[in-house]
Amino acid sequence: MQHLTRSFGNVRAVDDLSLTVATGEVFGFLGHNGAGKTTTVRLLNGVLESDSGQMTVLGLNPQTDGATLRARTGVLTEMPSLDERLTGTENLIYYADLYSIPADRVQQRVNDVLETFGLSDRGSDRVGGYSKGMKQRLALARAFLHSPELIFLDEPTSGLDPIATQEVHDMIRHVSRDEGRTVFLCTHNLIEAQSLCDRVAILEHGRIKVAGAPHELAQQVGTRIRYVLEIAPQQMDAACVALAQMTAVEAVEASASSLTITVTDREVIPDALASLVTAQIRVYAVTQQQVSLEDIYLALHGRKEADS
Ligand SMILES: Nc1ncnc2c1ncn2[C@@H]1O[C@H](COP(=O)(O)OP(=O)(O)OP(=O)(O)O)[C@@H](O)[C@H]1O
Repeated sequence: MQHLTRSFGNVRAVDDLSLTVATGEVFGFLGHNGAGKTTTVRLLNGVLESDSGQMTVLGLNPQTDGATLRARTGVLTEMPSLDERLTGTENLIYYADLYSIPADRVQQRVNDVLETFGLSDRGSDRVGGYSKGMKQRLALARAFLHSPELIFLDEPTSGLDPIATQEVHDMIRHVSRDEGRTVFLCTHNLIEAQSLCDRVAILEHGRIKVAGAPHELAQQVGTRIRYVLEIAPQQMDAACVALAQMTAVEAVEASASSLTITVTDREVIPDALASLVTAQIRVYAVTQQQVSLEDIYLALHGRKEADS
């Protein structure tokens, strides 16, 4: 995507979006309700026209090659409409026809996706009797039916219990790592994004605020970073005093055998260690605590409030 823009009336749903997603990666597209995620997915599948900007998806222009492109992409929408009066198998056969899967291959393909998504023994039951998790798995099976190279998943685990969620996560890892498919994952679930995504972009009012690997984003956002220092218990008080004198150290928390310090710049750490050594305090280990995507998301939000 290059400078992609799309408005609805006065609302700029997608605002000058530039982004590249690599083949085979799981890319997380994060953002608040109304941030522009669904609009982007619709643009990328050629079901909505952009106002300006360019996009290339699987080497095709979605605006002119939409039908060809959609035969190679799969989409799980937030509210997948399944026909509840039909069985799981019948729902899939119907879509196999829409996807123009050759008639002699339909049954095999339907059986394959039913098995992949753990529905083989329920394929002949009516969808109306499925649990929410089973419906979601059937919707996923449908999105994968025509073996798409690129799959868009909008909140794939919303409303699922922890076990069904885990199964969907395993499936996303499997199609990406083992089958080399590209996954474009729209989610509000930051823990999900952190565990699944190679890279993420955080969208706010149609604009990308930050993009990168989850572990790289902390640096970009200026999130506070915590380090745990292992120190001899009898020297804990002296260590606190030495660190409290450093203005670059924002907070110091002591426990029985470790100190946690909060900084915004990792360059503070060598100075902090130097002042501990000067105070003759013995440091046995320094470990950086992992910054979660949630920390980053909240830091972005905080920064926005501070800016306004
Ligand atoms: N067809 C439409 N007509 C008018 N406004 C629209 C239309 N589609 C989207 N919008 C507006 O564009 C903005 C972005 O909506 P979009 O659905 O892309 O957000 P989203 O990030 O997918 O939200 P959610 O997480 O709630 O699904 C919103 O302000 C929405 O009201």
